[in-house]
Amino acid sequence: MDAVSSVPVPVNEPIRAYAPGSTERESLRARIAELEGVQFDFTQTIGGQERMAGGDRVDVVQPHDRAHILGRTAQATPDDVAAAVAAAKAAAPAWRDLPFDERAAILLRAADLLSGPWRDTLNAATVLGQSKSVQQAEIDSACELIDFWRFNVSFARRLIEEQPESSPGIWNRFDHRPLDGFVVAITPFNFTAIAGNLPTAPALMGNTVVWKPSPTQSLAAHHMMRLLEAAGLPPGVINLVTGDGHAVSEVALRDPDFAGLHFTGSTKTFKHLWRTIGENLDTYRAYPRIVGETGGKDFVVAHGSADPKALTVGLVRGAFEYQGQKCSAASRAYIARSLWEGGVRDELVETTKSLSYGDVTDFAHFGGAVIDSRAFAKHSALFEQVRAEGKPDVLTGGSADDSIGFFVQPTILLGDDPGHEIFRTEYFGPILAVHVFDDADYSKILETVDTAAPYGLTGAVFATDRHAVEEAQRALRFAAGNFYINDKPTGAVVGQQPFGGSRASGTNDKAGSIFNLQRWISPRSIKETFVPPTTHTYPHMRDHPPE
Ligand SMILES: NC(=O)c1ccc[n+]([C@@H]2O[C@H](COP(=O)([O-])OP(=O)(O)OC[C@H]3O[C@@H](n4cnc5c(N)ncnc54)[C@H](O)[C@@H]3O)[C@@H](O)[C@H]2O)c1
Ligand SMILES: N[C@@H](CCC=O)C(=O)O
Repeated sequence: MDAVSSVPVPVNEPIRAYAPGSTERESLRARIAELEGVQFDFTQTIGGQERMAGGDRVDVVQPHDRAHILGRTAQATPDDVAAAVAAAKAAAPAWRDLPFDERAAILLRAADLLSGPWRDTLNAATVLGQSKSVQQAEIDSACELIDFWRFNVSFARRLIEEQPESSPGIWNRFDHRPLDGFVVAITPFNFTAIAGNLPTAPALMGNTVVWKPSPTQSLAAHHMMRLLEAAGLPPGVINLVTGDGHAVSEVALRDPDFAGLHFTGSTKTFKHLWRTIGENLDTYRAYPRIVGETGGKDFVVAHGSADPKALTVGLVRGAFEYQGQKCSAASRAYIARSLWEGGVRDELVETTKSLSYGDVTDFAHFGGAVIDSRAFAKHSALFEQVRAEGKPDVLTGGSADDSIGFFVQPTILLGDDPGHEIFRTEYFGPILAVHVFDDADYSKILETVDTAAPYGLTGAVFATDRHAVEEAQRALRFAAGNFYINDKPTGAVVGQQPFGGSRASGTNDKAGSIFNLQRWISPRSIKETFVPPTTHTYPHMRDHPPE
């Protein structure tokens, strides 16, 4: 049974600076060098046993140095996934019977290990494998993941404390059961923290999990699995399968005991998975829970009263940090003409030109490469199209070079038609589309912002005029699940800006919040009557016995 205990009060993990001359910088450098010197086998972990998947082998490379192989992964076969499902089912009874405090302790220990001795390993893996700058790795694979693990324990404790009312002679209780089956977690390449949160949040609530990370996140995923084992996660609770995920859809999503999907990735993949689940509804023992956080076409709208400096920094960081590969990245901006012509245009273009993307193991760079050849080809194709059509205007960037790594220049496109595809399509790269509007058309442009793209993830308004701020908040109420005032639309912090969007951006179950954890339990109501009635008759029957 669950002990009645309080859990540690979570506090956001402080961000380390890695400034020149610091010991933390040297320590991280050394770990990067160690990981670069090894070629790993990116194994699966099924029932606690590591083994290579049975399908085709795939090289995993450094995106900024594509000749440098970090290791090899392999496609999971249907048999591999069936084994992972069987392991998850076998581990379920013991795991769900383990008291909450014992499960929570494993994640709290994982958080402390990551805050301490494992920090360099996960940060180094994220720098090398996902081409993040040190700053971007630190806020992801260290701070955000530590926060997910610590805050989730605290949210989960609040959740299981939730109990119904009882009247005299009766005791009503909630038994906060896990789901009646196993959970599948499928995670994207771009955030190590998301890869860590998606399998562990359902596990904390007592579920066992089949986890399929992105092949391009293999290095960090591999080490994260080792970290969870070091924290004491029992075999079979989280089963890691490798590959592109097709075998997971074929086998795990068709299993009668499939009980929930915890997904983050593109809108296209999520719709495919949801359709697969829909097709198999008659197979399942229970209706599966479906949680999916997906794509975005995130906006910045700048009223004429905005502070030009704050706007420029918000745009540059929001659009070009991590090469624009955040679901939250600013990828469309609507800027009042007075600001644009009053200096923002020149400042934005000059600052963007000065950004250096390169080999992120050299800490001097602002960013690295895009994740793989597929992303590179998509951005290159857009640049080709723009060149061929001669519009929209390319203010800076617009070229790409994969001779060493998958490098795409930070690019600003200026479009006079706000209905153009550059304002609708998620490119997921360092590409910012800008539209300039007449200051008097602020209300009209808010309508355009709301309707131009199918997504509803993040967005920001820059204005010092409070009426303009209030109008944007109202007009864009459903355009963003995370809305920022005078700040960039990226960089949500666990416990402070719970993250997620609606429309084509997902189910908005707010990762790293109590709302998300609630999706992984299925409460049972228990009523106990202390002195049960001993007659079936009711008082109203006693005065008038039947004739
Ligand atoms: N809203 C959010 O919180 C959030 C956060 C991060 C990323 N994203 C989105 O994720 C996308 C980028 O990530 P990505 O390129 O890894 O996304 P993706 O959809 O290509 O892949 C996501 C995961 O799904 C797997 N997958 C792909 N096809 C599959 C199939 N048929 N069956 C089973 N699994 C399958 C992939 O291997 C990967 O593990 C962007 O659209 C971005 O906006 C959203
Ligand atoms: N939560 C992150 C984005 C995650 C998606 O890629 C942010 O707020 O920038």
